Amino acid sequence: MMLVDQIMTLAPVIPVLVIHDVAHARPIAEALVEGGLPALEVTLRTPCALDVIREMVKVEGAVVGAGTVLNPDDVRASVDAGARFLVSPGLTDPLANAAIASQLPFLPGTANAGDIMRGLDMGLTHFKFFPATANGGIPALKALAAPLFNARFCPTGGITEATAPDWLAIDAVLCVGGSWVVPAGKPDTAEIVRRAKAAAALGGAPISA
Ligand SMILES: O=C(O)C(=O)C[C@H](O)[C@H](O)COP(=O)(O)O
Repeated sequence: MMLVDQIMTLAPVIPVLVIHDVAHARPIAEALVEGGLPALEVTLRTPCALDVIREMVKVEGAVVGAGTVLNPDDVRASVDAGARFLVSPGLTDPLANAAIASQLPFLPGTANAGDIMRGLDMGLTHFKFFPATANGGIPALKALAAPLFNARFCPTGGITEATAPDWLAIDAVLCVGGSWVVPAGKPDTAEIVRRAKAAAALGGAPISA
C-alpha cells in the first residue's frame, strides 16, 4: 500500500475524471499513464464510476483512486472496487473514521482552518484544498498553510494548465487536481496523452514512488 505523500508525488497533477461510459475507462487510463500521470481520481458521480475503477485498476502503472467519496458506504464501495486512495470534497466525522479505518490514503477536502485542524486532530496531514479557486485562491491557501505548517495540500477546483504552476510553487502544495486533462465526451486519446504530458511536465520532473 502506498502512503498518501507517495500518491501525491507520483506526478504534479492528479486528473479528476468524470466518466459516463465504462468503455472509456481503459483507453483514458492508458492515455494518462502513457502521458506520465499515473494517479487517477475517478469521481463517484456517475452510475458506472465503480465499474470504471474496476477496469482502470487493470491498466499497468495506473494508481486508481476514488473521488467524490461522501460517506462510509462510498468508502466501502471504493475499497471493494479496488481503489488505492480516497478523495472527498469535505471532511465529516463518519467519512473520516471510515476512511482512516480502511487504511487507504485519504485526501479530504478542506476549505478553512477549522477543517484542517479537525483533520490534524484525527491524525491526517495531507488535504485537498477545495474549491481552490473559488475559495480564495492562492492567497487563501498561503494564509492557511502558514500557521498550519504541518499540513500538505492538493488544491483542486478551478485549476487549469495555465494556473497550475503558480499553485505548485507553494511549498505546502505537493500536487494539484483538475479535470482539464480529460475533456468530457468520447475520449480523444491522442489529445489526452498530449495534455497529460504537458501536465506531467509542470513544476519540474515528477518524483517517482
Ligand atoms: O468530485 C469531487 O470530489 C470534487 O471535489 C470535485 C472535483 O475535485 C472538482 O470538480 C474538480 O474541479 P475542476 O478541475 O474545476 O473541474
